Amino acid sequence: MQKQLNRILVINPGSTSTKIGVFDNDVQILEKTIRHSTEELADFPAIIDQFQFRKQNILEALDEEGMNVSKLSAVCGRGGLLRPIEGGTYAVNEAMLEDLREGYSGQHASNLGGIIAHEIAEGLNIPAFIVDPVVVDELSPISRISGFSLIERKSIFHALNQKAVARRYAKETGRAYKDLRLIVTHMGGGITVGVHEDGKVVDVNNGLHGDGPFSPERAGTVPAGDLVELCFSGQYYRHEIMKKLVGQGGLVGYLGTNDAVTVEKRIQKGDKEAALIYDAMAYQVAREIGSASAVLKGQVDAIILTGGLAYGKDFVKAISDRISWIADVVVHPGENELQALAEGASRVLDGEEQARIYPNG
Ligand SMILES: Nc1ncnc2c1ncn2[C@@H]1O[C@H](COP(=O)(O)OP(=O)(O)OP(=O)(O)O)[C@@H](O)[C@H]1O
Ligand SMILES: CCCC(=O)O
Repeated sequence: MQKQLNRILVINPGSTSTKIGVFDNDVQILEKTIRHSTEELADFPAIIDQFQFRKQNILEALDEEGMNVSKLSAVCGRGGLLRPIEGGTYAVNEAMLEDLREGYSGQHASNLGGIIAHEIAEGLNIPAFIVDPVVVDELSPISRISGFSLIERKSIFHALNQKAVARRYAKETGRAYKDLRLIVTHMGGGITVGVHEDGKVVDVNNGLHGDGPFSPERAGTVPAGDLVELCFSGQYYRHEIMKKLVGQGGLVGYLGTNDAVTVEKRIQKGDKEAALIYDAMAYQVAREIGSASAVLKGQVDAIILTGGLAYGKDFVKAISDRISWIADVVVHPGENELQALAEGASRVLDGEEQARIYPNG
């Protein structure tokens, strides 16, 4: 029997960009990346305030490409900082929208994915979904221990892309994902290094909230005592400190841009400060990978480098030089997120899977 044709719009709001795709079942017919500069995003006090701006950008991009939205069967967004849940495809419901708008587990660009998907789908009377949101939680009990009894480590990471590239690597090497021991390093506006063991991400740095390497927009781990002093110095409001850690941390804080391509150009022109900071970012990523390899007792099938920063050849080399002794380094620049979103929605539309229901408060 012939499979019914489902046209799916997928939306992936990242910290520095909004990526969209249109798929006929799992075949991509359109892909577009809308980049957002630091200056553009600085106009919005909170990420949720970017809703109209990003939605308008998406509708304009579809219009420019001559895409007739009335032909869509579903809209699927990247899911955000919800309550900790299992991986899978979830139907967008009121409880989810409330948590996304409120930022139940914090503010993140992907909170906009479900909200924008719902908004576009509602107007067309079609379903809206999210897939593998950033709160997918498969941490081992030992990795939850932070060392400070009042605070537990949390699983907030690029679950969608990490799972997608890990499965792709498994397919390419003819092995089952659940049999592999991988370190998957997503390097985008944020950077997360996941330890994949038995098909689960048993340890990962919380890339959003002060854990792990710094990134184009995040400060990563900072000295806790000094941070406490700064918080109580009377110099800053809470939201100002948060913004310095997330959004205006990392490259933005040091060099005023979230764009690694701009940083590379500055380095080529002899900017020594840019060279030091860029190398420090690679150094911190390598150090995190080293610590992830200890979780796997050194038995690592592969280290996968992915995300936008993996396009940077010098950056990848600076990391690889420090960690290639651990295991093979496989580079998948960019991400598989659009495809993963489309496949997640397709599985539900084709009846292979039931959409999961996001729990009510
Ligand atoms: N060709 C390239 N060379 C080097 N860096 C690049 C290249 N292309 C993109 N980047 C950098 O990758 C970063 C953005 O990566 P990506 O698009 O994966 O992030 P995002 O989707 O906005 O955020 P996140 O992945 O954290 O959700 C930016 O710093 C961008 O400058
Ligand atoms: C996806 C969570 C990590 C980040 O955005 O930095």
